[in-house]
Amino acid sequence: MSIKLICVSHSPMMDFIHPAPEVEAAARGAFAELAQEVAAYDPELIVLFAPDHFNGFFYDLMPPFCIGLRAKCAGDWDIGEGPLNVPEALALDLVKAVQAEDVDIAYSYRMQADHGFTQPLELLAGSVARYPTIPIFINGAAKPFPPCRRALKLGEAVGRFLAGRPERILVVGSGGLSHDPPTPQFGSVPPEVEEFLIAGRNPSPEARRARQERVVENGRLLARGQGSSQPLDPDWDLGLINTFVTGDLTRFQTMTDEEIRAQGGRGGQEIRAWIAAFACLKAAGTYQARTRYYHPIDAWIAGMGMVSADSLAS
Ligand SMILES: O=C(O)CCc1cccc(O)c1O
Ligand SMILES: [Fe+2]
Repeated sequence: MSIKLICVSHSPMMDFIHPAPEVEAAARGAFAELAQEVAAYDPELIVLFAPDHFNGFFYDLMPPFCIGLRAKCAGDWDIGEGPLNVPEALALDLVKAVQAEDVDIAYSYRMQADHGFTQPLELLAGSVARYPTIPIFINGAAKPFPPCRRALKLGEAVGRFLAGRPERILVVGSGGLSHDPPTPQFGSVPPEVEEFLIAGRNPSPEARRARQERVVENGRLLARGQGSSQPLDPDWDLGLINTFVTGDLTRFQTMTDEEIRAQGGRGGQEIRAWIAAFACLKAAGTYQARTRYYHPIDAWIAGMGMVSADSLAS
């Protein structure tokens, strides 16, 4: 058994709008270096904690967490196609193990994984189905959110399950450093947008294009210091990265949504994915982590950060 971890920001805008060439090259280079390490490690299992952005999960039935027993790409932003490679029996064992640890978990035989899942798989693993992958959704977009301390609990329960497994395992956390994309918020939008937030699965190509164009336009504006997105916050991001690298996760027992929103923006709530991923790794023993990359990239509406870690447990 061995466990490694990679946590990365995502931005599905990477193929749609471009920051300065040297900035883009450095970010893509950092992803490529991590991808080389993944290929060398050749994981037998990826456990991927990620949020959704009203592509696969909606207010008609919004779970705090959900394990995909079968999953396919949601198709947003043209990232990935077809099914993920989910080891169904093992994923079901994980559901049972997490429940046995008193964490109530939703599960799905038809999960739609959006760019929160598909982008790190493409960038780190080469494709969405390259390695057996158990996708674990954590709600970070639809208020009210599960408390950060529950993301710790979820991660710990998953980590205790993984600690007993024989596979070479890669734990991945996706998203979550500061960013404030224009995702509509229930309660402050007209009825037709509420309807989308409740039941907007499988949108028409036109609706999808319009939505994505709005996000790209937001990136264009942010890069010019305009628009409605809250600025990226490197201090918040580097503080979080430092917390994860030092390995003392107690800060997340009490971290509030308001605190995250104030500095990390609306997208900052996705940090739950990193919290669960690191708690998962830590449940398997002490770990050594290092910062691989950080740069706030306005055009991509992303405090873009990457951290890797190795478990020191034998
Ligand atoms: O598709 C959307 O509505 C939001 C896309 C999006 C943009 C920038 C950073 C993100 O993390 C992100 O998810
Ligand atoms: Fe996101």
